[in-house]
Amino acid sequence: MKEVIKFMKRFYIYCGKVWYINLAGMVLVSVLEGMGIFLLVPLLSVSGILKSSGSSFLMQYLPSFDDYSVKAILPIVLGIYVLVVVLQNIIQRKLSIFTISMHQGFIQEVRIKLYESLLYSNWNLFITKRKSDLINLLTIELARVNAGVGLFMQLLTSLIFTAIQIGIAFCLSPNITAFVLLSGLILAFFSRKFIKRSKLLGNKTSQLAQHYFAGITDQLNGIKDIKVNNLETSRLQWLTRLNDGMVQEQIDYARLKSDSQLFYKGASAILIAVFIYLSVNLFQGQAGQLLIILLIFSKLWPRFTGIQSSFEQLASYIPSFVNIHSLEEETKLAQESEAREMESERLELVNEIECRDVTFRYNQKEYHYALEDINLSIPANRMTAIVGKSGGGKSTLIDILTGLNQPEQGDVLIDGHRLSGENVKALRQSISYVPQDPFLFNESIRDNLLIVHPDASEEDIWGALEFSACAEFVRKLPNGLDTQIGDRGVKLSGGERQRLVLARAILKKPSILIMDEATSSLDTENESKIQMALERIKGSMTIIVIAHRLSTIRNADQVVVLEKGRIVQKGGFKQLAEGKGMFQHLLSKQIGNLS
Ligand SMILES: Nc1ncnc2c1ncn2[C@@H]1O[C@H](COP(=O)(O)OP(=O)(O)OP(=O)(O)O)[C@@H](O)[C@H]1O
Repeated sequence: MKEVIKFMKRFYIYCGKVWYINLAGMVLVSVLEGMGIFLLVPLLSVSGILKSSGSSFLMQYLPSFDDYSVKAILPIVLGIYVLVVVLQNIIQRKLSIFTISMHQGFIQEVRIKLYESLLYSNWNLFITKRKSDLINLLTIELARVNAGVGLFMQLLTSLIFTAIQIGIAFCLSPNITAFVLLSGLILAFFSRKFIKRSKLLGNKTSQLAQHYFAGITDQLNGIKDIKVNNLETSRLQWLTRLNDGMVQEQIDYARLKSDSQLFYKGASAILIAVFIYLSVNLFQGQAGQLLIILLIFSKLWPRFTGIQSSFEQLASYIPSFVNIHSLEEETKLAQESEAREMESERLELVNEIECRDVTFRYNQKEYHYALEDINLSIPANRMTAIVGKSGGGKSTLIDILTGLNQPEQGDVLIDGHRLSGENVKALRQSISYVPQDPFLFNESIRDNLLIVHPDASEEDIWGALEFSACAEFVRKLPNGLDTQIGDRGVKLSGGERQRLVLARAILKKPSILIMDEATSSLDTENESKIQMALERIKGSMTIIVIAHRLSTIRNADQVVVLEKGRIVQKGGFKQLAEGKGMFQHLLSKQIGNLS
């Protein structure tokens, strides 16, 4: 419950004074609802039932309705009753809209802050957490927290209503109310086990949702593999197994709910029977007194059971509160830069990017280093190629150069200044990165391009498309730049996607262009077009290229060969190609494969 209380404190801070207005409204509605009971008393009195009992504490303070004609009083009392009920419902309506807007405003704030915090978290958080878990947290778990906050508000209202109704019931009959109250407390004590069970089930719900989300996300991402490799049956079996768990969980929930209802309803019947028996046989109770017993029971007992079942449901949401809170804490600790709100200037590279004794490993508990003793200078406005066998550390080196990952030892220096949280944003303003797996949004080509440069002119856009050998195919599309390209650009070929992402990178007019296997899906014709384009821009920006296909980097000013996280060779393309070593070995293998 600690986490729920923490959230409600934040809700209270978010609402400010409005919280008290809401509370006052709730009290008013409760009083008006309670007046319904009050009005029943004169009604009963008019009908002559209550007077005969003479047991009510309240009756001492009520005028004697015997003095009035029943016919004259009844319409007045009924009129007041209707008025009170209508007024109560009008206020209730306003209050619920008001509460919902406060509640939703708060949840929006939680959602936006959490997502913002996530977006500004460091890269390490994303490589250590499953994306599907993050999506699950931001959707399903947050929705459960949303429901939990709403439930807490309802619970609070219910508690206020109940407290006021207890007060009113006390006026009607202190003894009976005390008895009902005591019974309620005793039952609440014994029904703690339902709350515990509910929390355990809530944990199970969160876990099942996490597994379901992770599995479905993975499978839909890999649907092509599944279909081509005939894996449908095994995937369906996976879902059937998980589904069995989900069905069982729902049955367990239903069982828990009906157990607790049985407990409360059974207890209520026993209590009423015992009380009426005692009242009739021992205290010679009258009809009026019996009616009050039933009235108080019928008003208070459903409140108690309602509160109990709200507590149970709230307990099932606790794991979601805990999960959201821990993600908030994790992202808080993983913030990349403290100065994230500040719009930073572009950092133009003048001389060089330097790696000084850089060492890095993904897991501090393991001995395996992804990069070791990297000493490297990447001169500004030159083209540097990074090559090597798979797993050599090329992409890791790029992540270090862009500040996504921080060296465990050593430094990255940008024109002599250490790369840190303070200047990383400025550096990235001037970087365009084209990854191995190009990412495009499910929007139009134009929208995908403008995302990096919203004010780009038509001329700029077509210039970038020409550069990346895209202009021709875009012109041929029926809607040209406004063609929708589908999920992750599925309506385009792999090569078209790569070229489009390259166009986007160029549109940003970067000072540093990083291409990580960015031309691997291109045919020789398009590849040579891009090579020629790169040749034209050489000298105006710093280009860093990772390439397996060594023909791509023929024009590089510097080639760096990485193996098992270490630089094993460094020099000009020609120099390395003619010498003996890893590069020559890789080159000869590729030429061998071609011939
Ligand atoms: N997120 C990660 N968590 C743990 N280890 C990782 C992670 N990413 C990469 N590695 C490890 O770091 C080493 C270097 O990987 P990296 O991706 O940098 O190689 P690469 O040269 O880019 O390979 P490729 O050419 O296949 O893309 C590898 O041993 C790899 O297993």
